[in-house]
Amino acid sequence: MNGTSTPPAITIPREILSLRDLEAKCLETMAPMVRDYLYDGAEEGHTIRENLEVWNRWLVVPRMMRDTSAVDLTPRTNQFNRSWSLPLGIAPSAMQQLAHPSGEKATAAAARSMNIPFGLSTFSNYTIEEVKDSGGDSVVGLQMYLLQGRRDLNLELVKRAEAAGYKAIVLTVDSPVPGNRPGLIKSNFVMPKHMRFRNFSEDFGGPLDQAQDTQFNDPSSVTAVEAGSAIASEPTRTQDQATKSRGNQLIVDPSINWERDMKWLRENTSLEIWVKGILHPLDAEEAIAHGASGIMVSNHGGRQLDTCVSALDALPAIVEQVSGRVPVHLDGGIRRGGDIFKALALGADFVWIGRPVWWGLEVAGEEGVRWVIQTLKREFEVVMKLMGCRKVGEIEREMVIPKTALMSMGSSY
Ligand SMILES: Cc1cc2nc3c(=O)[nH]c(=O)nc-3n(C[C@H](O)[C@H](O)[C@H](O)COP(=O)(O)O)c2cc1C
Ligand SMILES: CC(C)CC(=O)C(=O)O
Repeated sequence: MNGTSTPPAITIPREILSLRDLEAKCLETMAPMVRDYLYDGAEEGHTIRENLEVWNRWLVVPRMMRDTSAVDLTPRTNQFNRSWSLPLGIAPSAMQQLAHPSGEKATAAAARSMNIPFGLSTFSNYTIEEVKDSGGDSVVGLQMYLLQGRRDLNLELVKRAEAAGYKAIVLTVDSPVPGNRPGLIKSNFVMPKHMRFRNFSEDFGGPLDQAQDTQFNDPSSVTAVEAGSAIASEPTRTQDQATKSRGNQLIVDPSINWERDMKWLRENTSLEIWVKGILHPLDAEEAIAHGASGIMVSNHGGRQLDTCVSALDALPAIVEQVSGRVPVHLDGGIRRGGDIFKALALGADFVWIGRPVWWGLEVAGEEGVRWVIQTLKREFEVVMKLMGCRKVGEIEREMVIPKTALMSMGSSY
């Protein structure tokens, strides 16, 4: 489908106006264990909160009387060799069947109908090929965790992504080990039995079992958990499953490093290689030096390292360092059209969302995800008009100002 066709009408209740309203609706039905997985942040959740609060520390300074009767929301430059309807994409998140039976297929179809890009997690519940069929040209990236001792499996995934027509491998570099995630442990998280990591032929246990098994030292105390609507009647984590997952488990390689692993990827694929999880300008430099086609500034939705810097605060120094050599994208805490505007003003070429997609999936599957995208699009369009910008290229750095600077400068911007 091309970007100009009209997506199907949406039937989300009229009283749901913002992503926050949708989130509240989602939480009425979401199973407690799924909620704990979705919301889980590292340790005390400071970074999760920071990811949401940082947007309000930047204020916008609008320009007037610029005839914004029509605005063009397409990104300043093509990304993944394509023009998109918005500078917004759907970030990879694992196990989307937890939120809706059609999982990643529904998300990819929604992305396609809105002409925005989608990244598929290594640990998806539908295959590389199934999701590509559903999302077409919108399915651009396969997110990759390099697996300990199993480069054979990684290579197979890379080759399948190439054959299916993906444009990029998105290497996640912020997760040499799973973060300390208390929510997972408290809820004894386990993927329900009817779901599988379908990119792998065997019934492997996933890396979150690893997190639980190492953080939860006494496996004999693993008990069943209460499961709500989406996974009601599913057997929950049992001693059997815990043991099985330990015996046959995919573990993210903790020895991942620039030299060996970027070289390995470059030698094994003709696809673009994007690096996801950069927060330091010198790591952006490393990524470029090792052949990255693009950089994703991200703290993994606050799920890995607590008290680490937000992507928005890390962005300006990275943009300066990269200085236009490769595109710089960002994710983390984007919930309003104005957030997209601020990220672009601070130098991002493109932004991605994670959790809001799950709110859409839980409430109305593909339609719910489309609603999320349409809502952000509508909000972004209004913000653009109010800011006096007719196209994305007119967003300027001076249009955002940190609250703290304003306090010391008075009104002398
Ligand atoms: C439930 C969930 C699962 C995720 N799974 C992955 C994953 O498999 N690979 C990955 O690189 N990032 C994963 N992420 C991180 C997202 O790609 C993204 O960085 C983050 O969600 C952005 O923040 P936001 O949720 O505030 O929008 C996951 C995030 C969530 C919430
Ligand atoms: C299967 C997990 C390791 C996916 C992930 O990255 C996450 O839950 O944040």
